[in-house]
Amino acid sequence: MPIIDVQHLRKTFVTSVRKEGRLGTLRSLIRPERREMVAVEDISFSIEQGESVAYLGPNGAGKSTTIKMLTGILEPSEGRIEVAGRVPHLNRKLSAYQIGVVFGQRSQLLFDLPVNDSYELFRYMYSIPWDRYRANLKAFAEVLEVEHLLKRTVRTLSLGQRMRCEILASLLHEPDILFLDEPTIGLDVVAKERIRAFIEQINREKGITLLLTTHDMQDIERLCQRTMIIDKGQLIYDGSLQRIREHYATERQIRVTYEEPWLAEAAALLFSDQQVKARVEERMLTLSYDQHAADTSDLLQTLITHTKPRDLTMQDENIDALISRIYREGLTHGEPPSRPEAQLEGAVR
Ligand SMILES: Nc1ncnc2c1ncn2[C@@H]1O[C@H](COP(=O)(O)OP(=O)(O)OP(=O)(O)O)[C@@H](O)[C@H]1O
Repeated sequence: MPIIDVQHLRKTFVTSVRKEGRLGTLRSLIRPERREMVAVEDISFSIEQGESVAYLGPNGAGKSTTIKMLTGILEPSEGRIEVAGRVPHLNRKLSAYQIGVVFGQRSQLLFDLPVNDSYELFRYMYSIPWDRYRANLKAFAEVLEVEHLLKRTVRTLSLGQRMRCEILASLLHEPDILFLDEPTIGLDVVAKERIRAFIEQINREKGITLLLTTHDMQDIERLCQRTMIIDKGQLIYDGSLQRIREHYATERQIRVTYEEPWLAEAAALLFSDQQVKARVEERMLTLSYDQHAADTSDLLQTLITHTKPRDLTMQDENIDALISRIYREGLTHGEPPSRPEAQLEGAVR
């Protein structure tokens, strides 16, 4: 049975539209014009216990709204949500026992108090027995390397230190599900890596289900077997990142190094009348092409038969570029994976 089950979820917000000019402002005050705004439109998915899922989408796509509904902060306008067997907004308190939440841009720790004080408050709020509280605090503080920070006032911590303390706070009550909203935002590479390693560990060792929103593709490559992409409130993809690469990465580059620059120049001439862009820099020839328009094995055959490469590497469109192209253009290129697998392994639209 899935630990998260979402069926035909919809959320609309009613906003008042302010007219331009002084007269307009006055009219808006007297008779405000209301407009319905669809933030989430008919989304369905289910997540099994222990899965690690990325929830991606451009700004304003509806990610936070979905997470707020999953955590019971917002009530859906339509549709059904079950998280760990409960409807979150109807059982907000009980649901909270099974859910941990980390917001990269908001703190759940009290800024003017020592870290430990916030943890004790959580102990009280979640009625965590003292022995479990002490054991969890000790174990997580050790792995996250925050033991020396527990007596420090939260506002004196660096962002990386605070994020490690935030993650610890979200785990003290041993939740089954962890919602992470941009957990590595603003962190340096070392701090990001530390946090990723820890999140990966709790998912693997404790079987905690992860739902992660991020704009950082490395978070996903490292942590998530499954990626869901939402755009304009609709789920447009549900499957692996690898599958996105296989189906939608169209641009590929072959980089060939030669002993001498003139050999690279000569090799470039072989591709002058094909669907391939050849660029020479010093001893390196770079061939860029659309994989649907030119055949990689033909190009390699030509290179190896007619030239003497010293070294050769191949690179597909980088995942950041690919995802931002999907945000801009949608999933338009290539055949989407078939519907029967869609829930776990393919596109949904
Ligand atoms: N309380 C609200 N009232 C009115 N509109 C809202 C409210 N909350 C969100 N929205 C609108 O709903 C849409 C989805 O917002 P949401 O915050 O879910 O996007 P997001 O995918 O999390 O974006 P980001 O990556 O920028 O955080 C946006 O157009 C937003 O302006």
